[in-house]
Amino acid sequence: MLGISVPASTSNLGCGFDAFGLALNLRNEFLVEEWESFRVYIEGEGEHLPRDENNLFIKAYLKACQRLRVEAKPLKVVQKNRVPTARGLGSSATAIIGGITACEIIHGKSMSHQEKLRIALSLEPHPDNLTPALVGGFVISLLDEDKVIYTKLDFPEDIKLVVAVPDFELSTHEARKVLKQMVSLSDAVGNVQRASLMIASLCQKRYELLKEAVKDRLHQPHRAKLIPGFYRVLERAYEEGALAVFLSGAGPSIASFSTENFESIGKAMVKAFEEEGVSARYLVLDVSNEGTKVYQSFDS
Ligand SMILES: Nc1ncnc2c1ncn2[C@@H]1O[C@H](COP(=O)(O)OP(=O)(O)O)[C@@H](O)[C@H]1O
Ligand SMILES: N[C@@H](CCOP(=O)(O)O)C(=O)O
Repeated sequence: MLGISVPASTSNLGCGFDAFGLALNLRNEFLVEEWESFRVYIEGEGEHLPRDENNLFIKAYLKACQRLRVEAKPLKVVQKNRVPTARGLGSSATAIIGGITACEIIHGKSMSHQEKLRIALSLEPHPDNLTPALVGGFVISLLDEDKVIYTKLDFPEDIKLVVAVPDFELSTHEARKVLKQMVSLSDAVGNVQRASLMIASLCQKRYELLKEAVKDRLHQPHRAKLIPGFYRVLERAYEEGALAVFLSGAGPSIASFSTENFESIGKAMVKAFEEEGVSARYLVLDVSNEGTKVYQSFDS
């Protein structure tokens, strides 16, 4: 079978709403072969996901076939899902980029990153998860009409991400509904200043600036009410020595940057969630510089 490996991502990083994204070394694998009808088998995360054409991977595959004007060949897809679904870790981006890549390979049609992103954006209208899922690494993206302008920056190798993943789903769609369509000039300026500071602190390894840089006024204050214990989790992670703590994507996971104390930070974050009656687990992850990879798989 054809194997497609797509990384999870954490986006926004607090102050970089809809712009910053980091690919992580946690990957969904999609094994694909031509079949008589569409069939999806799921292993690992996302037991509840659709097994037919309503599965987002298949929707993205069909969308790409339509855009390329090729007749879609039905597929058997085995999803080996490691990325928790609807938790702010870009699982939907893995399915979208995976499905588009399947179309490219199965039909022997090569597409540029820009073409793939344009198709992907019709299914998820913000580029900050899609770009790192495709190209890997630390990516800053913006949308200009339907074109994604992006660049990849080196991410410091000594920073790991400790991510607390609570046991409930929050769809990005729902978490965007609580955002304000109009924001004040001071809030907008506050985020521009801090996003710039975050890039500078990472590039210059001025890690003492990250705690201030990560603060955000555009999305976290509104989303916090959807996540029991949000501020408690932040506080506990800082007490254990985290450099910066922020909502991962649209949540409900909470991620932190740190160079040490990974296990104690993770345990403290989980305990803080549990004190609010929410069970949770934690993951210690690195940034993955590799985006989507295609390989020959002998599994099925
Ligand atoms: N591995 C997957 N395969 C197919 N569809 C998926 C997969 N992961 C997520 N999805 C779809 O994406 C939805 C979650 O997307 P979203 O709310 O953006 O959260 P996330 O932060 O996980 O990307 C799921 O409810 C499901 O419809
Ligand atoms: N910038 C988006 C990112 C959503 O990421 P996800 O991993 O939660 O899908 C947002 O904040 O809405």
